[in-house]
Amino acid sequence: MVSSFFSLFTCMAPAMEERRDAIEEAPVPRAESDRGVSVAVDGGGGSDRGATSEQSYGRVAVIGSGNWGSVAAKLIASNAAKHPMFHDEVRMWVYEETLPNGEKLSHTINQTNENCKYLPGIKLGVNVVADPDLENAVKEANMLVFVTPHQFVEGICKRLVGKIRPGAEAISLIKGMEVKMEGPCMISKLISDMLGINCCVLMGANIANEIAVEKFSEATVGYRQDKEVAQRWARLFGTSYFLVSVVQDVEGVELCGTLKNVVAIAAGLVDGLDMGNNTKAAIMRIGLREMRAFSKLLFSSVRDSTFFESCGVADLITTCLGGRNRRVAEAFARSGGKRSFDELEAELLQGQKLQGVSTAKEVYEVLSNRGWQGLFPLFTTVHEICVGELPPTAIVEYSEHSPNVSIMEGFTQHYY
Ligand SMILES: NC(=O)C1=CN([C@@H]2O[C@H](COP(=O)(O)OP(=O)(O)OC[C@H]3O[C@@H](n4cnc5c(N)ncnc54)[C@H](O)[C@@H]3O)[C@@H](O)[C@H]2O)C=CC1
Ligand SMILES: O=C(CO)COP(=O)(O)O
Repeated sequence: MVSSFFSLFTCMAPAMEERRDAIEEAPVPRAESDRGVSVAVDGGGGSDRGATSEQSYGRVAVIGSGNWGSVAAKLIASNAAKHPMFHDEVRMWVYEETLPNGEKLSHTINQTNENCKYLPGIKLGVNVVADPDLENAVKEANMLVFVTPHQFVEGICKRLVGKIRPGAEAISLIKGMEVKMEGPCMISKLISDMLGINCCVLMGANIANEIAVEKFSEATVGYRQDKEVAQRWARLFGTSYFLVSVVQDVEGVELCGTLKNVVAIAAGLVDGLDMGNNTKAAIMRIGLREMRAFSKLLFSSVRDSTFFESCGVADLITTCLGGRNRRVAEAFARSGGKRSFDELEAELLQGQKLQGVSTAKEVYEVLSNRGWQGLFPLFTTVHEICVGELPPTAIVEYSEHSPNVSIMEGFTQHYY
């Protein structure tokens, strides 16, 4: 199954130079990687593996150990164990908690090689070391993988200032954004600015539990300048069942991953109202248009082609069909809006976190600061439903925000 998928994708993609590069570079079987693809990792070290120079090692710390964080650690660990360009050990920072049996989560992960709370039943790889001490987890790493719910990133970065290795590179798997006084700030930029390091992003149609059991999926790495760095990340994550492409569009990739969570809330509301597939497809289409328009208004560099990568339409589809945001929003609509998202999140997700509700709020702040609500009726309505200003049924009504036709005409030409 995996190999037929793989050949299908390699056949379909050759027109796209970047994707072809990534396919050649990323999911490398053992034999190929051992032939020695020369991807240098700056300033590695602290290892005594073989005769290879210390400078050639990528030493990885995964910052986060939730559902996706644990699967990311598993993917990375399988490659780190195989490829000489990476140090074997993968440190995974665990936000420590005490389990019902009184044991610490990090201790249990190290004893059983499983994250019994966020990814039960899946072995992470014996080279994954859970570490509850953030500073210790990152101190030797020169490849930092950020994968926590977005609301915690700023606090984590504050603790990391001055604590990371010079020359370290980062990648963010985090879907979300922050809104500052100066305006919206993507999470990769927050990491870059606070830590003074380059930060790529990896987003895609990546429901973690499916990747955990090695069902085929794709992902997109977005990079700013340095394609070699992006390909090194693709190599770190890519496997035969996880096909990673690289594109030079950090903001486009990150905004796709961020904004689709708002559309997923809308899709869940539609499910909870039993509106059927046509309505849900309409919501996804309108949502995709708003995603693209919002992204291009914020960053004129965002490419249309990015929306056709895994991070774009594919992630939108999978999240609207099978994600946590969709699920909790469905329950919210079934309660007639009487139960809160916070309450339903705690009950249904057992410690996992929704990103869509807070992202809808952050997007709404941007829209209201700039007077754009009328241009983004779906995004606006989702937020107003989440905070109880509108009933769940408003998702298919739009009465409050029927777009102003004359504004829309000009806007449509430019952005839709
Ligand atoms: N789960 C999935 O299928 C996917 C998730 N993502 C994204 O990955 C990011 C991380 O999500 P998951 O790994 O799924 O996490 P999760 O939602 O499964 O788990 C929540 C995590 O937050 C931690 N946490 C709780 N309080 C904290 C605090 N005060 N400070 C720091 N950490 C705290 C918990 O220990 C736990 O590790 C999110 O942005 C999400 O959108 C992206 C693709 C797939
Ligand atoms: O981002 C995801 C899939 O790519 C997961 O979405 P949810 O957080 O809605 O489960």
